[in-house]
Amino acid sequence: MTPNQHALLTPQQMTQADQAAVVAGVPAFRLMAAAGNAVAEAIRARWSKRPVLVMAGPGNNGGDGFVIAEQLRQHGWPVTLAFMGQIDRMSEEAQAHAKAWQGEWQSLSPMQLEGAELVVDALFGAGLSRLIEGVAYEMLEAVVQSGLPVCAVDVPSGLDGTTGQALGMVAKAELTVTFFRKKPGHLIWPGRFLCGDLLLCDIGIPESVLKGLAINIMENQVDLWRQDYPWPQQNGHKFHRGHVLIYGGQWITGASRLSARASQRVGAGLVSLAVPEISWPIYAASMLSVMVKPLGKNQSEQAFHQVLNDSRFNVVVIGPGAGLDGKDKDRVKQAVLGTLKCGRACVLDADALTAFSEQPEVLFSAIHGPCVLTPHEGEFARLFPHLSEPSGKDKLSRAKQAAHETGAVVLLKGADTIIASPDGRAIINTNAPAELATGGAGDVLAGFIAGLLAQGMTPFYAAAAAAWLHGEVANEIGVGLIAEDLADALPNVLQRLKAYQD
Ligand SMILES: NC(=O)C1=CN([C@@H]2O[C@H](COP(=O)(O)OP(=O)(O)OC[C@H]3O[C@@H](n4cnc5c(N)ncnc54)[C@H](O)[C@@H]3O)[C@@H](O)[C@H]2O)[C@@H](O)CC1
Ligand SMILES: Nc1ncnc2c1ncn2[C@@H]1O[C@H](COP(=O)(O)OP(=O)(O)O)[C@@H](O)[C@H]1O
Ligand SMILES: [K+]
Repeated sequence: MTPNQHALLTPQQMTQADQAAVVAGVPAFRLMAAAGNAVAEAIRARWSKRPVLVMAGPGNNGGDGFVIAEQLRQHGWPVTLAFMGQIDRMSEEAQAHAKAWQGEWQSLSPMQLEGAELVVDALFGAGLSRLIEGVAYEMLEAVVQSGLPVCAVDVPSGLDGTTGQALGMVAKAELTVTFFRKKPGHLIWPGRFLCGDLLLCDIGIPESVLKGLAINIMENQVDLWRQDYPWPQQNGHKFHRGHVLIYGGQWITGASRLSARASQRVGAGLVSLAVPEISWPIYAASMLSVMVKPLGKNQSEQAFHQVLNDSRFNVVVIGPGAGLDGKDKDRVKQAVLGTLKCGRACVLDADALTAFSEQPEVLFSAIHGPCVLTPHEGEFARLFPHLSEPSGKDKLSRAKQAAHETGAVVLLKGADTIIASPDGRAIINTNAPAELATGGAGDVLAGFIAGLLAQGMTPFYAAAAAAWLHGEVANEIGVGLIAEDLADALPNVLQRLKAYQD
């Protein structure tokens, strides 16, 4: 991944960027001035002049706080500065800015909230290293209770910039102003919620510092995979655009049909559904351009293998509506293992994941080729009990670890879907609206991924592009969305994407 404006920096990488900028000739004093000025400007643009309490902590985040206080004072704002720390133990640049502050300062205490109409949170930023406790905890708790609007500097204090988790106590901000590049914690829940609106400001750090950082986390934006997007070629024909095979279940027939339609809409040249003979009429009657293949009268665990012998299927989707009752579960497992054995690219979702709950290692050890696993948190916990939510591990590390352990691309769903590659790269999706929390939306996503894989995108970028398109169509439809709408709303979004590309 080429580091660009969508690169996400961990707090450690941000510190390195900061140091590299200084080495490149930008004085630390000037970076801090630029950061503080950017926040003060954002505050003046958003709020009318009012009494403001600036909470400044012991590190450089506090240094920014002194700059903000002085800027607002110069613009005639009534400013109270509450400080926690020792000036003479601050960095040189923070000390210089603290001295430049023309007002008084008091030791941090909840009493200072009296009369304030806005709180600037410059207690801790990237340097937060442990749980918030003591007077900082009491202060943040009092800020929460006050209900006052908060503008956070870099991150709301107490938010872990890498994981998006709250360390102790965090006051939700209405606005968070951050510098140079976003951090993963700004985008992962609950961090995304706690930051409120996020404003990214340039403070004069040269882009060249990115080269020295091993960046492997990105926000999902079109620029990441735009070059690889498989637009139809002038002289192409349907066989150039891939053939997706989808496993259809006996009882729940809608899910795999949603996947099939999604694969078609995203451009797969051909889509086939392989279904139990008894359900064939239902499938066949409802599909026009999808080919529906019956799996034989005595549908055996091996029936799907015979279909797989046709090498024209270049991607297989198993899971949506596949079924887990009685013999269904064994059929699903056999279909998955057969697909993996013959090295077909595949998307494994829903029941194809749950079917391996008792022996996830059987699934993992069979994965050798291109494979995307698309669990929601429930399915993830069944496959990776040691990485599930109660483990205390954050979502980004859990998804990365799962990809590392399985050798598959893991797309861990949710409001902050994470796409993790076995090579350590990860993409965080940020455009999905809450309307997607509806039955069948995941089946459509699986179909989008498969359709892009079939047309030659790599599993990592196919998953990222599909997640972005999924969010974008959902935004276009808005409230009232049902899963059936998603695939049919895709053409508008694709047209816009293509126009942007051209
Ligand atoms: N990265 C950049 O490019 C720039 C960063 N700046 C600011 O600098 C900040 C980072 O500064 P620092 O690295 O000094 O870090 P912080 O200001 O976040 O805090 C570090 C200090 O807090 C203490 N501390 C950490 N966790 C604590 C806890 N739970 N309870 C009590 N004390 C705790 C540490 O011992 C240390 O003294 C950024 O967040 C940003 O606001 C800007 O000044 C300018 C440019
Ligand atoms: N609150 C939310 N905000 C944004 N996207 C969401 C939210 N909740 C769920 N989604 C997305 O909706 C889809 C739901 O998929 P899934 O849970 O597999 O449902 P189903 O199995 O019914 O299709 C996923 O892509 C998920 O990321
Ligand atoms: K802060």
